[in-house]
Amino acid sequence: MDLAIHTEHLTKIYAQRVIAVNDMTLKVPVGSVYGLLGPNGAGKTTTLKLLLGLQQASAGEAKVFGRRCGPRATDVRAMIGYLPTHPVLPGHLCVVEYLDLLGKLCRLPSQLRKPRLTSLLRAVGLLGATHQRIATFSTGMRTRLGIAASLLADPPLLIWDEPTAGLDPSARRFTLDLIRELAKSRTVVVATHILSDIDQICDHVGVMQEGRMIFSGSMREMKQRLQRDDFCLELDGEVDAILQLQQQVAEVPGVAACSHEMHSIVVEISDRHSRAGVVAEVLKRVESSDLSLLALRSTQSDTEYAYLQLLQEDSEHGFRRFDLKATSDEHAAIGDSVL
Ligand SMILES: Nc1ncnc2c1ncn2[C@@H]1O[C@H](COP(=O)(O)OP(=O)(O)OP(=O)(O)O)[C@@H](O)[C@H]1O
Repeated sequence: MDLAIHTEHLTKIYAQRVIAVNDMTLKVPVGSVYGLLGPNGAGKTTTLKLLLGLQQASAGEAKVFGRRCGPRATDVRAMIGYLPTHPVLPGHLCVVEYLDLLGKLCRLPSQLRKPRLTSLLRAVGLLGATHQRIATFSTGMRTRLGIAASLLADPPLLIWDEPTAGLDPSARRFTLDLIRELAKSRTVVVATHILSDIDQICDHVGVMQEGRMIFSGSMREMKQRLQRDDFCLELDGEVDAILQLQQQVAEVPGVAACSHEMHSIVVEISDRHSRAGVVAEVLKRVESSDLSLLALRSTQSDTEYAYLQLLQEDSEHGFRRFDLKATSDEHAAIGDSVL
């Protein structure tokens, strides 16, 4: 398997206190769309900064397309299109001035710059705002401009940190569609908290917690390692009929528990029974009731369920990242009385 990104024992300790990235192995296959997941403070942004050479690793190493990352690795940076969570943009410039300046910094020849700027602005839907000052941009427009900037040098690897943060549904859809399109000819790494984004665009996923990679593999592997054991029926009809159906479903062999909320029934399947068999039996009961079935769905998305399970299992192992030294402020905050 050819790897676009490969880290081994990658570690970052900030100010000799916070272990932001802890002995991390990350393998991102060439051509994949890799989702980097993790709760706030898990170490995602730090990992991306280490790849870009914006931070120096405390230990271990990271390689991008076989080349070692680090603050002096300009060859590595040239292969990466980076979109930070909230891009800092020069408000006094207009779009075309900004992108042209970046193009010059990337040493794009002038005969290439103009057509590339035009096609990029068209791709991100900013052609109509070419001469608008960046200071007047909305969040969605700033993200689009950040995306255009990350694509300017046509890099083979895109690293986008929370690209859909703060976007409205249509801007989010636009960004996800764009990632899908770009991924046809590039490797894409997306750090996010939004699990449905991962579901829609990623084929590989890594889950970080407390600086460590607690799962890395294909989306299929992530979902397969956790067998779902519940589903939800959304129903239309009288509440009495729903309660009656709930009682009938609770008696179906293989149903471990059955609860009802408003117009839905949640069914939990016991371990030893076939999911398909239980669902079929439950649907027969619905068919013979006075209710109509509006939807049959999992109680959470499979990815969300798998993700939350991974975090929970990891927490149960008892490891916690800790500060190596408590500061005098922390001592003061705790106070002497409790020590
Ligand atoms: N420059 C820094 N100096 C000191 N500590 C830092 C610095 N940057 C990040 N940290 C700490 O490192 C840990 C990991 O932060 P990081 O921003 O990498 O996490 P994240 O997963 O990207 O979080 P989020 O999803 O909230 O953006 C956190 O405890 C954070 O407070």
